[in-house]
Amino acid sequence: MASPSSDLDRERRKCTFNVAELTDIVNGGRKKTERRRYLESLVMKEPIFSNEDYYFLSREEKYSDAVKKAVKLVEVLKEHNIENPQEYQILLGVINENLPIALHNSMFKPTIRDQGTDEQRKKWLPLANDYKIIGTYAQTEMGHGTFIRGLETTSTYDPKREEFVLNTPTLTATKWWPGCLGKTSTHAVVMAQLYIKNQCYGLHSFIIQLRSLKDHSPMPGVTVGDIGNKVGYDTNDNGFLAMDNVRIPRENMLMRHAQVYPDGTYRKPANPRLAYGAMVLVRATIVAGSATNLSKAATIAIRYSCVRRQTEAKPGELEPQIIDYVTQQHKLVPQLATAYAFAWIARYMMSTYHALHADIESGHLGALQELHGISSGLKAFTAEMSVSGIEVCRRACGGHGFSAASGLVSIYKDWLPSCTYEGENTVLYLQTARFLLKCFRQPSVTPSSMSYILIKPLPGARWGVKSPEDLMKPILLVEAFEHRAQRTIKSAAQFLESQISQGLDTSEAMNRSGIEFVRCAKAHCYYFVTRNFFQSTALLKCSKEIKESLLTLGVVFALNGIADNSGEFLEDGFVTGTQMEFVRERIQYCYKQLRPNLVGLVDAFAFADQSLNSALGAYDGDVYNRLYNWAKRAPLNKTDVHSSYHKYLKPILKSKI
Ligand SMILES: Cc1cc2nc3c(=O)[nH]c(=O)nc-3n(C[C@H](O)[C@H](O)[C@H](O)COP(=O)(O)OP(=O)(O)OC[C@H]3O[C@@H](n4cnc5c(N)ncnc54)[C@H](O)[C@@H]3O)c2cc1C
Repeated sequence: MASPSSDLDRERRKCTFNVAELTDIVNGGRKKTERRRYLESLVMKEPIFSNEDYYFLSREEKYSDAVKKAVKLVEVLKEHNIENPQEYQILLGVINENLPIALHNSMFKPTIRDQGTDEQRKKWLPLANDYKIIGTYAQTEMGHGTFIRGLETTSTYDPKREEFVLNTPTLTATKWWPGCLGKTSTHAVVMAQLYIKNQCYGLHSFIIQLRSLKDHSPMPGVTVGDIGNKVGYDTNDNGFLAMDNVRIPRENMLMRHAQVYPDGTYRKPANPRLAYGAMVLVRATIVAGSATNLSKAATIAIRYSCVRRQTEAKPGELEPQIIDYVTQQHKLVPQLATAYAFAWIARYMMSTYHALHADIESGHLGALQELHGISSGLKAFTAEMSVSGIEVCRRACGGHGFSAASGLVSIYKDWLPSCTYEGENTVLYLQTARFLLKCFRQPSVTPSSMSYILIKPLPGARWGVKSPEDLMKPILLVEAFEHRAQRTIKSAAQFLESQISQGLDTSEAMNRSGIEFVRCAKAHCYYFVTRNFFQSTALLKCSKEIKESLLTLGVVFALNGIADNSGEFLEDGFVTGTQMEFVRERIQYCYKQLRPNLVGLVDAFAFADQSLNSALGAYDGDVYNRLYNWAKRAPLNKTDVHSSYHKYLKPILKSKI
C-alpha cells in the first residue's frame, strides 16, 4: 500500500502553479494572507481552543466548552484590539464552532448601529463592545417566522411612566429560535408590535434586559430557556422567551428611523427601505459562509480522495487513488468549482455593500434596493448549493464520511440551517423574482447590472456553440445562462398575467405563479454568479497557470449548470441535443485538465488543520493513523470492559458452552 502522506506529496509536486500565489488571491492580497496567518496563530497557540475531542462531547458539554472558548476569545479580541468583523470571522474560522456569542456580534450590535440614535449608540455600543452585556436578536416566534407582520409580541406605550410594557399574549407569541438566547444573553433586541393608545403601529425594535447582571437570573416577568436539541448547532443555546408585563424605559425603543415622543406622539420612518442595509450585509456574510463551508468540505474530500485507494484494476497492481475514478471527479470537481464561484460572488457582494455604505448612511437608497433584490436570491442560491455540495463531499468519502472524525458531518449539520435562517430560501427566491419581474416590466427602474433582462430573446435564437472547444469561451457560456434567465423571467411574467386574466386576485395569482417565480430567480442567480466568476477571473493579475485553472473551474461550474438543468436550455431549442453532447464531453475534458491541480486548488484555501478538524482532510494526509488514534480516545474505549456488561450482558453470557 502506498503511503498516504507520500500520495499527497506527489500530488503537490504535480501542481502546475504556485499555491501561495493563489492563496494570496483567495485572501485578497499578500498582506491579508499574512494577517490571516497571524490571527489564526492567536487561536492556535491557546490550548483552550483545542477541538480534538469535540466530537465526543455531549450537547451540554459542547455548550459549556463553547462558553469557555467565547470568554477566551473576548480576551484575545481585547488584548489585540481586534474590532474588524472580517478579522473576527477569521478567528471564528479556526475555532470552528458556533460560539454562544455569535448573535451578539452578527445581529445585536449591528441592529443597534443601524437602528439606534446617536445617543443610543453611545449608551449601548461601548457596553456591548466591552462584553459588559451580551445580546441577541429575537424576532421569530413559535407561530411565525417568515410572515413578520404576523408576530404577536406587543409593546404598549405607557405615557404616564414613559415606559413600554412588553407582553407575550399567546403561546404562539413565544419567541422561539433566537441564537444565544436560552442560557447566555443578558439582553436582546426584541421585535414587537408597537401599540400607542390602542393603535397598532407595526413592528419595532426594543432593547430588553433578560437576565440580571449580578447573578444571571431571569429578570422579573421574563421566562427564558433553551429550545432543546436540534439537527446541529449543539454549541448554541437557541432559545425561547416569554414576557409578562416587562417594563422598559422609552429610550429602549431603537429610534433612529421611527420615534415615540414622551407624550406618545409617533413619527414614522422616512423610508422603510432603510432597514435593507443591515439585511444585505447579513446576507453577504451568509454567501461568504457558503463559500467557506463548501471550500472546507471540498478540501477534506479531495485530499482524502487522493489518499484513499480502492479496487485494483488488475490483480497485484497498486489500487488507484479514488480521485482517478471519473465518477469521483464528477462528484467533487463541481463542488470545488462552486466553492470558488461563491467566494468570488461573496467578494462582489461585500465590496458593493461597502461601496454603497456611504450612500445608505446619507439616505440615497436606489442602489440599495437593487442589492437587496439580488442578495435575497443569492443567499438562497448559495446556501442551497453549498449545503447539497457538502453532502455530496461527505458521501464521496464512503464509510469514513459517516464518521464524525471526517469533520464533514458537523460542517453539514451546522451549515444546514443557513437555508432557513435570515429568510427561508423559497421565500427569498420569491422576493428576488418579484424584483426581476419589476425590472422586466419597468425599464426605467432597471439598474444597469440587470439591463440584460430588458433584451428580449429573439424567437428561434440559437446558441453559437459549434464545437466542444467553443465551450471554453466564457462569452458563450454566459450567453446560455443569460438566455435561460431572460426566457424564464419572461415566462414567469406571462404566467402571472395569465392567472390574473383568469380572474384570480393578485395574491392568489402570485401564489399560483410561485413555481415559475422560483425557477426564474434560480436561473437569474446562476447567470449572475457565472458572469461574475468569469469577469472577476479575467481581471486578476496572476500567473497564466492560475488563470487557466480558474477559468477551467469556471467552465466546470457553467457546464454542470447546463447539464443539470438541461431541460431548460433544450426546451425552446436554444441549445440542441448535439450541443448537449458537447457539454458532457467537455466536462470530462475539464476534469482531466484540472486533475493535476486539484490538491493545489484546495491547498490554496489554506485552512489550518484545526479549522477542518478532520481525520480525513488534514494537510499531511495521515488519514489512517488519525482515525485510529481518534477512535481510541472515544469515551466508550476508556475501559476494556464497559459497565453495561456488568449491568446487563453478564447474566445472558453466563451459559456454559
Ligand atoms: C439554526 C437557526 C437559528 C435561528 N436564529 C434565529 C435568531 O437568531 N433570531 C430569530 O429571530 N430567528 C432565528 N431563527 C428563525 C428563522 O429565522 C426562521 O425559522 C426562518 O425565518 C423561517 O421561518 P419559519 O420557521 O416561520 O418557517 P416557515 O415560514 O413556517 O416555513 C415553512 C415552509 O413554508 C414555506 N412558506 C412560508 N411562507 C411562504 C410564502 N409566503 N410563500 C411560499 N412559501 C412559504 C417555506 O418555504 C417553508 O417551506 C433561526 C432558525 C434556525 C433554524
